[in-house]
Amino acid sequence: MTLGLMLKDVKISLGGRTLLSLSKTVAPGDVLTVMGDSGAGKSTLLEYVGGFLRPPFEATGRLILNNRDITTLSPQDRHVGFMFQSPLLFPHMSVRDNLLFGLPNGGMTKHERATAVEASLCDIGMDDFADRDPATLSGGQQTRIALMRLLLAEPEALLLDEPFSSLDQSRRADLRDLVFRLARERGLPVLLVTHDKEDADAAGGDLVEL
Ligand SMILES: Nc1ncnc2c1ncn2[C@@H]1O[C@H](COP(=O)(O)OP(=O)(O)OP(=O)(O)O)[C@@H](O)[C@H]1O
Repeated sequence: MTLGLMLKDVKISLGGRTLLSLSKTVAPGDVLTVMGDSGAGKSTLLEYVGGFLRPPFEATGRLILNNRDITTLSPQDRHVGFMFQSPLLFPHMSVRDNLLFGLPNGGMTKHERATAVEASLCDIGMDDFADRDPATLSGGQQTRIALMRLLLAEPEALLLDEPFSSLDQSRRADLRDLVFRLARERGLPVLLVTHDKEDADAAGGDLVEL
């Protein structure tokens, strides 16, 4: 039994040419940093793991997440959380409603849902922000909320595509530490695409150069 995320003989091609091939296992709580030149296929790799890869790309290989073969599952059945460069909160909803949106639909009472949202705000030191509009938050605060919304859905792995690149150096380091701490606490394997060597050093895990 292998917990974590296993990319087994993954090969992605474009127009008959191999774009990337790799075999890696990311243990629960560990980060695999993905680096490489522009156009090397970093985002394409995350799209493949998330289940969003479309023609003209072709892929072979297997994706095993916590012993589940997710290779052919739809994105929502993979239980993988995806975070991009811009946080993309719903602008017409309060922070609280944005977070409530992240929770699974069934299985929780209204009270449990509210408690889960409060706890997630506490976890990131933003207890007072529940009623705020996303537009009134800084970039770093929006990214924190987007991260917590992702985690409320209880993903089994995180895919992060340059999530810190819109932040200045000190906010970047704070958010990076937060993400890595939460991933460790929850035992989530992380694939992190970045251009920044400091991100890779802070992640401390395996590094793949495409
Ligand atoms: N729909 C598409 N059709 C054809 N080629 C595509 C398509 N989408 C992306 N590509 C090509 O696939 C390659 C990989 O793109 P990808 O976005 O994964 O690179 P990347 O490593 O994430 O780059 P960057 O660091 O610039 O974001 C690039 O050469 C890109 O031009």
